[in-house]
Amino acid sequence: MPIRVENLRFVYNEGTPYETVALKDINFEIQDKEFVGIIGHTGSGKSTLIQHLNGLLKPTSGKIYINGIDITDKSVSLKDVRKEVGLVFQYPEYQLFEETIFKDIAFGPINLGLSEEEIEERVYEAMDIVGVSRELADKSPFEVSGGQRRRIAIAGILAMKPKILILDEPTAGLDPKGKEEILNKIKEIHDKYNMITILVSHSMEDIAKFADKIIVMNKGRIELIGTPREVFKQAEKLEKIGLGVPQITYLARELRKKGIDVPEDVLTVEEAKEYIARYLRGIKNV
Ligand SMILES: Nc1ncnc2c1ncn2[C@@H]1O[C@H](COP(=O)(O)OP(=O)(O)OP(=O)(O)O)[C@@H](O)[C@H]1O
Repeated sequence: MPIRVENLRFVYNEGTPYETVALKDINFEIQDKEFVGIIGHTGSGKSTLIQHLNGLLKPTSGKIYINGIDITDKSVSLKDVRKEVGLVFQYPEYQLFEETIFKDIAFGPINLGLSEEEIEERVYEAMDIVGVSRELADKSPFEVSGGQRRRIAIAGILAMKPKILILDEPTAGLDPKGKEEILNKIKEIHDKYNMITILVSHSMEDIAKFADKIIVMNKGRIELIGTPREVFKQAEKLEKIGLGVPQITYLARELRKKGIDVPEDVLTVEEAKEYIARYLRGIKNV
């Protein structure tokens, strides 16, 4: 199993009551090539969870296996773990600090001790992947737009060639167009390189679009886990924790009330259209 989390508990401050413990004995698995969405309210434990997956935080108790290796074991080098697991933080562009875009993207590969030739190759490849023109390499990262800066920060992680890519709210603070572009880019990277991709988001819409699996967090626990269809079928449970389902699921529910047979687990407008067209053909034939 590429990722297996067993009974993961994490307490920020010793002695806090169990109800306020950040992660409460969490278990899940992620398979090769999966695109996983993690969703939950502020404070539900999403960031705490992903920081465990690249060894940034150590569990209070429990185990985390990455490709069969228990990364909570003291003998495992965190440098090796971070080579495998790339973590893009929230607002990663705030961490850009070098004079040029090239140097910023090269920072990780330099730390890996790669040759100059290999570093250059990786930097330009990463720029191509995220869609930042190579001509910008010698410019300052502060001369380009916010959306571009975020792509540059993501390129810095991709240049390390991780097998697992984790992104914490990669669309936060971007306008709708910027959000869509970044999401589509992430999906494109996932499909091209087949890396496990874990996307933390507040938006059901964003996650519904691409995820193979959704993990719904609530108060430090996994409330639901499954395919988008499995999860959105549990609309009531999601509503109870104040999350709701994608708009299309609500629309399907309203259509069903009107006697139009749209299943409760439709995921896209295209699918819904198909069911409505079928219904209309049925009326015509009566
Ligand atoms: N450095 C810290 N010290 C103490 N408690 C913390 C710390 N970071 C997070 N917490 C607490 O741990 C819990 C989980 O927080 P976490 O940041 O993982 O949630 P989240 O779901 O990622 O939230 P957000 O969507 O706002 O990023 C919350 O109760 C939070 O207050």
